[in-house]
Amino acid sequence: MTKTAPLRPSTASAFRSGGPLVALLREWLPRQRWFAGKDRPLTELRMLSMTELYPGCLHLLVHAGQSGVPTPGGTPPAGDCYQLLLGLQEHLSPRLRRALIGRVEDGPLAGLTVHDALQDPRSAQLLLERMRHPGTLGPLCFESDPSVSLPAGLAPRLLEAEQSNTSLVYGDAYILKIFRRIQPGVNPDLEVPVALAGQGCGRVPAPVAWFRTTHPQEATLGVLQPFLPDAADGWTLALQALARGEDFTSEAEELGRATADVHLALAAALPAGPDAEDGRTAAAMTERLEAAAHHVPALRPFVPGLTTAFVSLAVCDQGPPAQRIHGDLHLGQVLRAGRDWFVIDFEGEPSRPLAERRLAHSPVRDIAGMLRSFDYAARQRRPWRPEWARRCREAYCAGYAARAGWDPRKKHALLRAYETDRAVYEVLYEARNRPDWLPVPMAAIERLAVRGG
Ligand SMILES: Nc1ncnc2c1ncn2[C@@H]1O[C@H](COP(=O)(O)OP(=O)(O)O)[C@@H](O)[C@H]1O
Ligand SMILES: O=P(O)(O)O[C@H]1O[C@H](CO)[C@@H](O[C@H]2O[C@H](CO)[C@@H](O)[C@H](O)[C@H]2O)[C@H](O)[C@H]1O
Repeated sequence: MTKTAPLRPSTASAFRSGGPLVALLREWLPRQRWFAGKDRPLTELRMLSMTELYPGCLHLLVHAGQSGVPTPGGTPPAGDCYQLLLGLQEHLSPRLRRALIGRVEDGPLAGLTVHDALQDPRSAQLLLERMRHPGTLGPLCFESDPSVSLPAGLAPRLLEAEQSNTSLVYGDAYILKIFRRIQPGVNPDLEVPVALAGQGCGRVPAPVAWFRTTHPQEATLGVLQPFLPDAADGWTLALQALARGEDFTSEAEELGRATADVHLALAAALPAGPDAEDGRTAAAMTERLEAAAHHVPALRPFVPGLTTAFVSLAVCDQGPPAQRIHGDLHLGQVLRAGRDWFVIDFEGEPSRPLAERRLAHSPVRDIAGMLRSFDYAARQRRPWRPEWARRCREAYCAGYAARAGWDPRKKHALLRAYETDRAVYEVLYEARNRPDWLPVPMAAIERLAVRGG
């Protein structure tokens, strides 16, 4: 059912299924970087909610129906919900050419051009204005930290990074992340930083304002946080160090400390709740491996070797208790500002259901994610630098141990199983999103299957 508020009837009718605007969006949506279902055809586009944010700018939630072939991992979702902000104008300014979605050819809006409003500085400014004034608009609720007063008139710029979502930076003071693929429930990228701020954890920028929808279901739509203007992300810094032949161990050690700080604060801030894998971690890892091998034939010869890592997990010490974790920790998710590391993007692995990402997991999952990331970095240059990655791994684990009180290096079987599981995830991620990168996780798969670590 479509929720319309407040909207002229002519606009609403133009969005009916099969209408000319829907036809434009069907062409445009699958081409966006953040469109998650690129490997399956779009079978349907349906409006779930539509709100006029201000004249000429519509907020939409659309259902993108997709068909998919069932695999041993289950049947893929029948589609996803996406958040769109559309501008409607009679004449699109030439500087917005890149934002153009199309021109409506017939119906009540014939002659109007439609564009991605998030690429329009004027719309971005009005959106911040909206966030400065908490309240509701149709199904949309704008909320903020009452102790923070947001300044008016900050100049917006769109972040050009390759992203799963869309981010706008305002006056180098704040960054607004607008989630594109919307799943029901509180997004952990709001929930976790708010909880960590409550614990006084300074490693994560604390949200100052956010907006959500109540229709068709409760869901987080966007989060505004302080922007760290002079920060560089860990991936860029690691590649720089490699290019200059520099050591990265003191950064890696500090990063290990930062990870442990965040884990300790998370354990204190959020109740662990049920364990995502409910005592069947090895079985769940084996199922993920089988599902990935179904999609990526190159994995198949390694399945027996990799499975031994999961079998050993079933009989080894289970390690630290499950708790809320980051869920997709890698060098691109950490920012260094001055001498400090900050952690961002608590959404977890984008392909997992949001409800599952909010359950408790072993903190070793995050550690393994970062260890894999050192390997990714070391493989960006030829000849590749396994020694560089090995030293970073050692230093990272040493830093983690110094803060957390237990040493990941002493949990060899556990680490091997989680690294294997992460490498399997990466194989699937790269096969779907960046096939040219597939050799990077495949090299790790070979090492883990043949040599066991
Ligand atoms: N608080 C921040 N300060 C500075 N830069 C940030 C901040 N948050 C995010 N960024 C930048 O935005 C990029 C994308 O943010 P991220 O949360 O990872 O988005 P996505 O989920 O879309 O990948 C990061 O790689 C980083 O460069
Ligand atoms: O940052 P996202 O939440 O979008 O994470 C996804 O994309 C990442 C790539 O952008 C991907 O990370 C993989 O590649 C990184 C280098 O680009 C590397 O540092 C990571 O270790 C590696 O996993 C991530 O897996 C995916 O979820």
